[in-house]
Amino acid sequence: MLSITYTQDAHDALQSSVTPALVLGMEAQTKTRVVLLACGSFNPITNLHLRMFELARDHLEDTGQYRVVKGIISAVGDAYKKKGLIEACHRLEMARLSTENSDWITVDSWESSQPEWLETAKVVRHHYEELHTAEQYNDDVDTVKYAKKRRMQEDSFEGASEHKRRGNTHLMLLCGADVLESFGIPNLWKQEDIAEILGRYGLVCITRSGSDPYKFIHQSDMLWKYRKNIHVVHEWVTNEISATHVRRALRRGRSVRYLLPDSVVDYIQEHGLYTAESEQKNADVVLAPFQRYTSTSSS
Ligand SMILES: Nc1ncnc2c1ncn2[C@@H]1O[C@H](COP(=O)(O)OP(=O)(O)OP(=O)(O)O)[C@@H](O)[C@H]1O
Ligand SMILES: NC(=O)c1ccc[n+]([C@@H]2O[C@H](COP(=O)(O)O)[C@@H](O)[C@H]2O)c1
Repeated sequence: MLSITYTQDAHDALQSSVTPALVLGMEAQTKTRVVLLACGSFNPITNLHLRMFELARDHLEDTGQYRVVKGIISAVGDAYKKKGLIEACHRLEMARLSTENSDWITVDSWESSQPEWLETAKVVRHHYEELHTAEQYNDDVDTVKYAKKRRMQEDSFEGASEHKRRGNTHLMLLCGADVLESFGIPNLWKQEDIAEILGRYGLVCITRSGSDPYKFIHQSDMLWKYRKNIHVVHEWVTNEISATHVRRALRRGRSVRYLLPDSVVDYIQEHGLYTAESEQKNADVVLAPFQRYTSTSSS
């Protein structure tokens, strides 16, 4: 009979071969890769918009099931016609400036370059298709800087890139609780769009003060059905910075420094953005149903 003796030498050899890089590589193979997509006006982008990404990544990675590889900011186009919405070129440039130092959050101009307003489900679908086309051709889904860092950790583990080829990356919509609660406003979202976003992709929702996403999910049959695909992230350090507040402060000549990245504050000053006049933009536009919401209700 063959007997195996586990000697101290064998133990030491095994220990020395399990390097941190190997462990990271093995973990990378078992975790679901996630790309987070945030859609909104970003009029202008604030520190809280950026915090949403960091909070969501920490939350998802903390579950041990996910590895967040990329964040995408997608701003609505000018056709959204929301009151006070300034030109997409400025909103995009401010978003780009604010993510300059991030190695994983990016800005995408596809949505804002469309001539018509697009329902969010269509935007998510577009990015999902882009993601899977990239994976099919074995391109990096991650940003260049992030991919390089991660690859250094993973490459020592044979099989990690094979895992990537299998197209395992998920796309999830990232939003604040006000957007989740707006799902309950009659005629604002098509029911099939909500079903597609929640059922096919998934949602990460950051709490905002005054919102109760758990209660909202409980009270809505639709949301309850997809509750396992809704990741609620509780933000304990509540901060009510909103783009509306920032625009109001700017109109009144008040400082907005530390509410927005410095580069965005400088850009606003340089271009003289957000005046009493710009706030009146689209004020006389007859709003479509999707633009009428100011308060929330449950479905
Ligand atoms: N303080 C915040 N906490 C959590 N989520 C936020 C916060 N501010 C914005 N968001 C989320 O960021 C996304 C983009 O927001 P968007 O720019 O469309 O609206 P907003 O920041 O509320 O601006 P506005 O005040 O002009 O309506 C949305 O999902 C929104 O819920
Ligand atoms: N039916 C829809 O798909 C629908 C409705 C309302 C808002 N949205 C989106 O939600 C985001 C936030 O919109 P607001 O800035 O109006 O809060 C935007 O990206 C907008 O396009 C989508």
